[in-house]
Amino acid sequence: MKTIDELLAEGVSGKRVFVRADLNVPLDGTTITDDGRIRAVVPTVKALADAGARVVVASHLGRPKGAPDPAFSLAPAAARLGELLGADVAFATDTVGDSAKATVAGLADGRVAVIENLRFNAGETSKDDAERGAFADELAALADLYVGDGFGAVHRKHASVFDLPARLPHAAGYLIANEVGVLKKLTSDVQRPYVVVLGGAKVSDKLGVIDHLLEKADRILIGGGMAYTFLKAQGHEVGISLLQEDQIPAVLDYLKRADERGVEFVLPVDVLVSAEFPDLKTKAPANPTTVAATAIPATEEGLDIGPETRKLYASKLADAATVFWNGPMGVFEHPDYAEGTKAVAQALVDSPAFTVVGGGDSAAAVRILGFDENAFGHISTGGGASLEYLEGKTLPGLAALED
Ligand SMILES: Nc1ncnc2c1ncn2[C@@H]1O[C@H](COP(=O)(O)OP(=O)(O)O)[C@@H](O)[C@H]1O
Ligand SMILES: O=C(OP(=O)(O)O)[C@H](O)COP(=O)(O)O
Repeated sequence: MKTIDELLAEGVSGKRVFVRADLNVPLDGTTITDDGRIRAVVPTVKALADAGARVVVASHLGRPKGAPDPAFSLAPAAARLGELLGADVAFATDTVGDSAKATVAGLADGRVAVIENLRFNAGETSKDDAERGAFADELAALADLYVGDGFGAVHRKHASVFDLPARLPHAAGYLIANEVGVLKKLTSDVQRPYVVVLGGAKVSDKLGVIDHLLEKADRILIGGGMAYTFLKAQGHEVGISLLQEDQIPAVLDYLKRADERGVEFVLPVDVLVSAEFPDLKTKAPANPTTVAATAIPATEEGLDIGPETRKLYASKLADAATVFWNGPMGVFEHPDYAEGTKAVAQALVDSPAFTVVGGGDSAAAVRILGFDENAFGHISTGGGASLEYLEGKTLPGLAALED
């Protein structure tokens, strides 16, 4: 994989360099609640700009449906990037249209622009190679060189991640090099006990990784929205909690294999439930009730692990030598559902283990909840990406940078 330093040594002055970043930051309206992913790409953008490149930064944000949607605009992220760089950052109000073309054409050497959300275009995420390729052609027209630095999205076979680097001379940015360097340590001589904590909301995306973790981990703790498919598979009522019904046979197989292989599988024993999802804007009191995980009322949903589970999970993390954690334990964005995530973060801070926290929201959670980033071994900008990397899968966004 060519490094950005090699690219810089070849000379980038006056060249248009497309930087595929992951600026998929949590937003409250247009306010960025955690800018970790923007800070993470600054070294790459700054190095290119300082070397006289005309830097075109691109990213997705959220999951818009292939058409412009103001709720998912990258404008706040572009403004924040400008603040972090201490320089004006131009913003194109479309991705490959007139605004993008004019903005890039107007860039002086050493200046930076951000183009609008890549996922406002159906071609970005299309499963059809030709449709993705056509969009990649339009993106390629905006640049002379490509730098991949959106680690959080390298597991996506998307136009800007996979197809575009095939069309331009390319290199890996500093963030990708750093992430891969650290995660590599967890694929070879991992210190045991190796405990993996999984939670969050992208349940269908991430359940499959357990298949692989059963071969690697000594103990797996399940929380967040991930827990309810397991509880349902065990025959319990989960009310209106997040549920991946079609995965129940797979989940039963995981539980059986964990038993056979001596992998300890730990599920919540109690949860906080409510009939309503909390208001994350007003943060009005949610007044949840605590129930046994086996006794969730039919009209309520589980939104955090309960106090007994917090203690249980802390004890299951206390003797770990290595911990990988992806996915908040509850809807931590609301204070009434943040205690589970706080308890797991605190257990990692208290542990002498090598601890890795991965995922846009997980990383944001530890910072928003007031933990010191330096108290963790590594905070990865990618959740799904790091899980798939640990699985040993070929990641489209890394493979595309290799040849
Ligand atoms: N029980 C739950 N029900 C619904 N959403 C949940 C639950 N627990 C956690 N979440 C949500 O999961 C989201 C993060 O999930 P995910 O994107 O998978 O994590 P990451 O970005 O760290 O990889 C958070 O916004 C949080 O509110
Ligand atoms: O937030 C992300 O992934 P993560 O939640 O697994 O960390 C990445 O920006 C990828 O986003 P996607 O899961 O919508 O493709």
